[in-house]
Amino acid sequence: MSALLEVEGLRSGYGPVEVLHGVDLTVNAGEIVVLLGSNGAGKSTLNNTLCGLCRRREGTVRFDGQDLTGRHYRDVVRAGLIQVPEGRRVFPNLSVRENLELGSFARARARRAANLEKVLDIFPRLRERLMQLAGTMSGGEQQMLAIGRGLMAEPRLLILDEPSLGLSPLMVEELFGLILRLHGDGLSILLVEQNVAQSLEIGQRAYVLENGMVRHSGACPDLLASDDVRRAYLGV
Ligand SMILES: Nc1ncnc2c1ncn2[C@@H]1O[C@H](COP(=O)(O)OP(=O)(O)OP(=O)(O)O)[C@@H](O)[C@H]1O
Repeated sequence: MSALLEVEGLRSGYGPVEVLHGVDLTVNAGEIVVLLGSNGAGKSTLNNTLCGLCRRREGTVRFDGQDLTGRHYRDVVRAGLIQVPEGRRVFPNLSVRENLELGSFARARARRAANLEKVLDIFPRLRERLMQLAGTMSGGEQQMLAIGRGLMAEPRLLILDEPSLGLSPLMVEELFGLILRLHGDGLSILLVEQNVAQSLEIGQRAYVLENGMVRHSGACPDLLASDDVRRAYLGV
């Protein structure tokens, strides 16, 4: 398998506080890699550092053959490393269509109309509500919109930061089905989740972040069977 994303010795933080203390992580082309960790472990900080939204202090980020270390977020998006952020962050006062169209602002703009059709085929509920203001959509619909907006940029790797947060069990089922479908269509995914068992069931490999360091990593079935992981994250 070829490495799509290769992170080595990544350190970053906020002001004087270092949050990530040298993180190594790889996502191979075609994989779902799961990133687990309790609240405050540094998962969002890792995503934001990869995406150029948080300043890196040390370490390297290689993506799809390019050195993205310390690059501006616009360059990161243009390279095809696309994040669907925690909390969806849709633009509440813009319509569903406008939110989707903004997804191709920095990448794949020439194919905007065709990609919009593809996204609306994946999410028929968004097609029904194209003119609705995003802020008036339900939590689950907003999550679909945020993922659709990410897909508009033709991601080479899609980072999903806690997509199931706040969704009903039924919506979570739908979401995980969707992630599997996108993966089946060839998309590589870095999935940050608190829904540990379900994520480890659909992923190939996983990393467990604790206090800004990788505490465990390996094949998902191995982590699912690990006593440490089961005790810490599954309460068994
Ligand atoms: N903008 C910020 N300024 C200062 N500290 C921050 C900032 N954002 C996050 N932190 C701190 O960095 C640490 C890691 O936070 P981060 O959001 O990366 O964790 P997380 O694993 O994503 O947690 P959660 O699952 O709760 O979202 C926390 O101690 C948090 O308080």
